[in-house]
Amino acid sequence: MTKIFSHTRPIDADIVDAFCTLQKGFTDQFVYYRKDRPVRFMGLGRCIALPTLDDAECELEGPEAHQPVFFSFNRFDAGNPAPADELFEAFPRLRFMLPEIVLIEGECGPLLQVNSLGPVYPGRIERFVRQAAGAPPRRRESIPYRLEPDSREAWREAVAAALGAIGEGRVEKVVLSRRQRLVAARPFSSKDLLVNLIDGSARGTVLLYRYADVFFCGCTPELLVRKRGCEVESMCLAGTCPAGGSEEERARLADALMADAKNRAEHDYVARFIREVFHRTCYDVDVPDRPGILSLTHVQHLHTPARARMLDGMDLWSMMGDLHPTPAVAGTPVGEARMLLRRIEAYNRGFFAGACGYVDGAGDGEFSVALRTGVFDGEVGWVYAGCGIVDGSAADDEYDEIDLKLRTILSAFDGETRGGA
Ligand SMILES: C=C(O[C@@H]1C=C(C(=O)O)C=C[C@H]1O)C(=O)O
Repeated sequence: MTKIFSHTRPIDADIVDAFCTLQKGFTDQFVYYRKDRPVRFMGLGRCIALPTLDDAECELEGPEAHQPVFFSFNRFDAGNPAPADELFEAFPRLRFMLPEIVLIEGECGPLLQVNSLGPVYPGRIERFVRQAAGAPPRRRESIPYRLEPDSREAWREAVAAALGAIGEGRVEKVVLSRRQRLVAARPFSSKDLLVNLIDGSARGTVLLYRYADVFFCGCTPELLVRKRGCEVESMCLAGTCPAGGSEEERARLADALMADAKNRAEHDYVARFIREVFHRTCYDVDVPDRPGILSLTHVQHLHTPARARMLDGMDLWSMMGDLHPTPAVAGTPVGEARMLLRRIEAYNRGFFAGACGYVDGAGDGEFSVALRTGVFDGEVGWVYAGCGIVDGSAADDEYDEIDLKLRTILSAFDGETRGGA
């Protein structure tokens, strides 16, 4: 049994400003920050890492009885024997990580949580509260960069291999990705990217996992699973078109996406998969037959929300394992598609398209699919994006679609304040 002491109290501070000030002394950093609603957790330091939460006993202290917040960042394909690049290799393989400090913004306003393996020293709490309250407003910084182009020819070959496997009937859909090397013109920090994503125009959930000198970061639109009590939520997100330059163009492109048989087929693989997982593990399943549109800053997607109630005996971790990877990021059938990806993709994806999120001491929490992300060391890095290949996909169109998706993580380097952002 591991005993955890968790002290939580309200603070009078903006949690992002507080994070920017407090983060200076900590090389371990974790962020799960939904931009659309206050489900926001920003962790610093490492109190303990656990392989399971079953043996943790939590003693809640302080005026706010808040469960300790564990972060969990998981690789796309943890069993892939191919070595990841050296940036991803630098991250340890841990399951649940409890930070020393967590800044929380939920429905009850900003909170500070201090976690410890012994009773929390009151002076430590007071110091963090003081530092948080005195945090100056954050500043956005532009980070000029260049991308080293990846080979269009290699992409065409990868798509041809995927179409070959589809033609042989081995898979119906496979989600291939590209990665590009990014070189910044000056050193940048995880905080710079974080602030630019949180305050920039990208929509979704901002993720950050920093370990010593390397950090994985991005802003994903794709919820994998959210659990509160027995209520669970997921989403089917697949099928893409550009955002368009004007409202009229946006609406016209969205209508065309809804009417496009290839994109609808790509989407239906995901909806069918999620429906099946929910019907096996849950009851009161609600996954509508027809998708809607999720309109983002750079692209639009076909989107179907999914809700259900979880059967007794299921938990968030096992639900995450059943759902991930979905056909939105691997393909259909999932196992065959994963095997194909190991063969076709020239790199191991690391955390890209992995399940990343948080779980609290009561077992509630949320995971997102880590899309629109990159891994960096403060001078260089890799950015990633992918797209579904089905019968009839054209390599050059898919290449361009990935360029559009890459714009989200690249917006982390753009510190200019845009109108309405
Ligand atoms: C794989 C990515 O996105 C996924 C693939 C999509 C598609 O093929 O249309 C759409 C949304 C995501 O589920 C990515 O952004 O890298």
